[in-house]
Amino acid sequence: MYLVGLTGGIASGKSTVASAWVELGGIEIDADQLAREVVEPGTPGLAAVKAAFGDSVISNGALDRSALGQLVFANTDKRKQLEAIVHPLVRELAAKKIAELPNDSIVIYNVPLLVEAAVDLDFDKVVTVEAPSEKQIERLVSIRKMNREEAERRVAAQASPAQRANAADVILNSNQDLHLLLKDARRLWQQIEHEAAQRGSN
Ligand SMILES: CC(C)(COP(=O)(O)OP(=O)(O)OC[C@H]1O[C@@H](n2cnc3c(N)ncnc32)[C@H](O)[C@@H]1O)[C@@H](O)C(=O)NCCC(=O)NCCS
Ligand SMILES: Nc1ncnc2c1ncn2[C@@H]1O[C@H](COP(=O)(O)OP(=O)(O)OP(=O)(O)O)[C@@H](O)[C@H]1O
Repeated sequence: MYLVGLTGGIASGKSTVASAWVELGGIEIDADQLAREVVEPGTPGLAAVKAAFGDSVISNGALDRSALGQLVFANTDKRKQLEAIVHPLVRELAAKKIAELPNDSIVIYNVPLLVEAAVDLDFDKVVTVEAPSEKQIERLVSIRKMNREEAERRVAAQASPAQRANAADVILNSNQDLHLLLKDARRLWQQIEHEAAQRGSN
């Protein structure tokens, strides 16, 4: 197995890059998706979140993500408290899902908080997708319809581009047209495939 860690700030373009790589044969595991699975109705994860944050973050037996987001992105202690519940569950589920994949796969672990959550999987390559924070905020406001203040808080809750660059082998520039980002991503995929094939033949 060849394991790529794919990170980047919020709305930097990670999922766009991951989708392009899936079209080229990669298998994606999305940490945001896992973070949803571990707090689905009836899970121990949801029970722990309810015990920590109370009924105001539960609606009809499910997590009220918007209410919890308002709480945790306005208060660092609360965010850390949530992460202490969710991150170990995500870590465990990610390891399990990766272990279940065929050995000849090229796996893309799309993990926004690779640096913040000190994700220590045995990556063959770590890639970060980077755009200036102003662009991230613009995309969150215009495409995701987030209010500006909330968008700024999310960006501020994350590691800096320098910290991510420090953890990465490759930086993909998302401060350029989408088609140029995709062109760079496809070129990088060729290199990844080449490295995976070389390793497979050793
Ligand atoms: C607070 C929650 C309920 C808000 O849900 P919401 O549906 O609005 O956002 P969603 O989960 O789709 O996340 C969107 C983006 O927000 C950013 N983000 C999410 N959690 C965090 C965090 N703890 N710190 C910094 N950025 C975060 C990431 O860039 C992510 O891609 C949710 O984000 C959550 O449970 N966060 C804690 C778990 C976590 O750290 N997830 C990130 C990947 S493991
Ligand atoms: N280089 C770019 N130029 C213009 N728009 C872009 C670029 N990269 C991404 N986008 C757009 O920005 C939005 C966010 O991109 P995407 O969902 O890929 O980001 P993400 O990093 O996966 O976000 P999140 O952390 O929230 O999961 C999408 O609508 C996407 O089409």
